[in-house]
Amino acid sequence: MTTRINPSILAADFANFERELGRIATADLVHVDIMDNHFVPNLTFGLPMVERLQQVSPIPLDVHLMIDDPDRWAPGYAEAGAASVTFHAEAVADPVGLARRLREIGARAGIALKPGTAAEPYLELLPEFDQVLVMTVEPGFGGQSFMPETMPKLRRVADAVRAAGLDVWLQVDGGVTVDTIGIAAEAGADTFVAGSAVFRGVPEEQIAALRAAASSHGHAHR
Ligand SMILES: O=C(CO)[C@@H](O)[C@H](O)COP(=O)(O)O
Repeated sequence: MTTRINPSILAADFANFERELGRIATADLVHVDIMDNHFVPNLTFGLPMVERLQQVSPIPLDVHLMIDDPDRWAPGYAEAGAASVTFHAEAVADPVGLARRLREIGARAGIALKPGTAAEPYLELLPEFDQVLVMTVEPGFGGQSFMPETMPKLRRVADAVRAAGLDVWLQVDGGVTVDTIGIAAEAGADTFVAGSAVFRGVPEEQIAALRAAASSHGHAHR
């Protein structure tokens, strides 16, 4: 199983993003949280910032849209060169239509599920996506505690991906630390977003520790 560690720059120093990106160059992708203060009660930044991050980042961008109306905004992030653009299932009427637009532009298409959102309506749509993000906290803020009650859902998505023989990355986001990453890896996750756990310490060391902890617990079947 391939393990991907995607640090979330929500936990980075907002006054020094270029320097912060340099500190996480050993990670796989940088997770970029876009919050609009409507879909979630917090506000970060938008497309102009992501266009600049794309220009200076040593690793690809993994954009997570926590916004209303992703139909309007998501294609712009793909056009800016983000490797992946993930929108929330709860915010769209036609997830397949938006995923196809993102793929046409050249981005990997991702769908995110809040902790209370069931996976079942989306399992038959899995071939339309490159990644599924199972939120392990309520979206909106860093530094929250991992919700182990989301693991049965992650397992059901992992089982469906395996049964269909798909190459869909399974991402978890929220409260991921060296103590919790193994729980998610065992349930089938292969892509781990971590904000506080990476930036509170020495990022390169934290990334290596997370990678080792995930790999030692990885799902045997994937
Ligand atoms: O999307 C979000 C929060 O909504 C995350 O990406 C957080 O940034 C994760 O932060 P930690 O829980 O790892 O501190």
